[in-house]
Amino acid sequence: MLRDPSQRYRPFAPVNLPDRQWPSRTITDVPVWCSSDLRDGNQSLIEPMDPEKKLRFFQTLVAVGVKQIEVAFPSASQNDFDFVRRLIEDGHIPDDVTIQVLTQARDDLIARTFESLRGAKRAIVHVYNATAPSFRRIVFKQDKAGVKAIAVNAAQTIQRLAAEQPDTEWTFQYSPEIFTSTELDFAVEVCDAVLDVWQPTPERKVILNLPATVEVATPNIYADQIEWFCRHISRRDSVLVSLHTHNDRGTGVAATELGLLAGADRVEGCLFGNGERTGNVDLVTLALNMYTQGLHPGLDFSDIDAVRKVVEECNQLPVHPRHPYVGDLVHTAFSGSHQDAIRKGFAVQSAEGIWEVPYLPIDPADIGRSYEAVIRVNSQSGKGGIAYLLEQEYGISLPRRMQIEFSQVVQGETDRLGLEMTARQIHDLLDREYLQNTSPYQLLGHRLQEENGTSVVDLRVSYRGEELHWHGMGKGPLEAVVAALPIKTEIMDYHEHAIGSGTNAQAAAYIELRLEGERSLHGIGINENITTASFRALFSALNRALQQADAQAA
Ligand SMILES: CC(=O)SCCNC(=O)CCNC(=O)[C@H](O)C(C)(C)COP(=O)(O)OP(=O)(O)OC[C@H]1O[C@@H](n2cnc3c(N)ncnc32)[C@H](O)[C@@H]1OP(=O)(O)O
Ligand SMILES: CC(C)C(=O)C(=O)O
Repeated sequence: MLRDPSQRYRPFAPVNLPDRQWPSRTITDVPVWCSSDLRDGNQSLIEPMDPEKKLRFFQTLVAVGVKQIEVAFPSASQNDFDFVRRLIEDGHIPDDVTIQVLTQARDDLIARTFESLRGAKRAIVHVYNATAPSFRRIVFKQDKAGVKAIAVNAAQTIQRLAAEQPDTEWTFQYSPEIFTSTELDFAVEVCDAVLDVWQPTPERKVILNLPATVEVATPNIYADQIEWFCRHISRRDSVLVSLHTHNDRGTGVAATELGLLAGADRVEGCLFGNGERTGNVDLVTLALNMYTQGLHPGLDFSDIDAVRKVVEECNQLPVHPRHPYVGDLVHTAFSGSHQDAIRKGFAVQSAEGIWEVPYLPIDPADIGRSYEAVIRVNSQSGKGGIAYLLEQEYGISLPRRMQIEFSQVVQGETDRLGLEMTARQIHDLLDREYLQNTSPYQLLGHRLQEENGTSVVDLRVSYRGEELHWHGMGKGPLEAVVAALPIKTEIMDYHEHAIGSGTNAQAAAYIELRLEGERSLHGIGINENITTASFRALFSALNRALQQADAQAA
């Protein structure tokens, strides 16, 4: 890298628009969406889609609810041409969907484009030529008048060829390429000249598409450019101002959102942000950003993973695990404080109320995601996440102090493994540490009698291969067991709850127990019978306490 990058790179000049309005607006209307996946997306793939993939993608876009779909650059190749023919001839285009095709501003290519559209009910013919200074100088070797003439000539050719196919309902679209690098007054001059040819009306609008072909400035500058353009273009009421942003600086979504605030009516982009270089703007993120502001985008991503599958298979490119809304990890919290807040959020969240779960900007269920992935446990996790997984997956609600104790057990394991632990692995650990903890004492059986408010218990216990018989009496069953033990213990806390319901219901009991002079430890018992569950919990706690005392003595 250069010590002084200003020797090679210039800062982008701001737009002189002191009374700009867009910063104090909010997005209240949904734009017209146009997918460019089958054109801009397709032209940037390592392997462009074959016709079957294109058709599958087209049908997915239709199912999602996209009403304008740029399906090809028909003059580019026979495949693109044939695909347009197939859509038309085989009746793949629903009545409420309009296909769009792109052409350079060259008569031969425009003619071929119209040929591809013969018999279409409706179509958008999209023509572009570069208007930016470097393109005028380097690519076209033309001055401003020459470049404007290219656009005007193409507009005339399009007008003429459309008139020759009067059964099709035509919409015309013009893009001054690299609008963002074109002098604003010149962009307006060229677009006005194109409008002079096409003579749009409020009933028959023309689309003026203003591409950030390459993203070269901060999104506020794009917004200024769009607002400036909207104020200066003639026949504003007869024009749909369309945005077409790329993501070179990583701000394609921001630029588009600000462009909408600045007055645009329409957005072109690709699903999950495929497209040239760093991609076209991601239509899914834009749509779901609106959704999470309470504005239905008119696109349906209720099963976002099904859409992703088609897009990944057709593009042969993976969607990043951190990609907004759809990535594998974007609804997942590993870190303890996030998990704690999410768990508390779920606990107070009602089915109908405003969504208010910390760290989750969208309810994953709204886009077809389960809650399973929301909390995952590794060495960064705390008690909340562990407790959440046990609750969600196994119906086990650890009491608060036991959550703290068990999270240290899990922490030891994740540190040792250096890996994530699944809900099942956590449950196995709980099982090993607590439920199957039968050393040194294993409860083999018990008989309980209740008489006049007194509990009398007989216990059959295995101790190092030997069967022991203990007898105790107390005001309740647990007090009777404590009285039967040969070791002095104290029960500090007790909880119980049902797991499941009906005939399959089980009882879970949790006991916090202290040996004389030691710190208290927990045990769990699970059984169909609540008394058995509580006795097992007591033995589980006793064994853990004795193991800890042994470990400290060693
Ligand atoms: C920003 C974008 O994404 S724009 C869309 C880009 N997509 C594509 O290009 C994919 C499809 N394109 C193609 O397959 C080919 O470009 C074709 C078949 C359309 C044309 O191929 P070719 O005839 O070989 O021309 P090529 O694309 O190389 O263009 C070069 C010529 O067209 C001119 N040209 C380029 N763009 C345009 C335009 N939009 N309007 C008018 N002329 C143009 C160039 O100045 C150059 O002219 P020159 O030969 O007189 O110097
Ligand atoms: C054809 C135009 C709209 C384009 O794809 C771009 O400028 O990125």
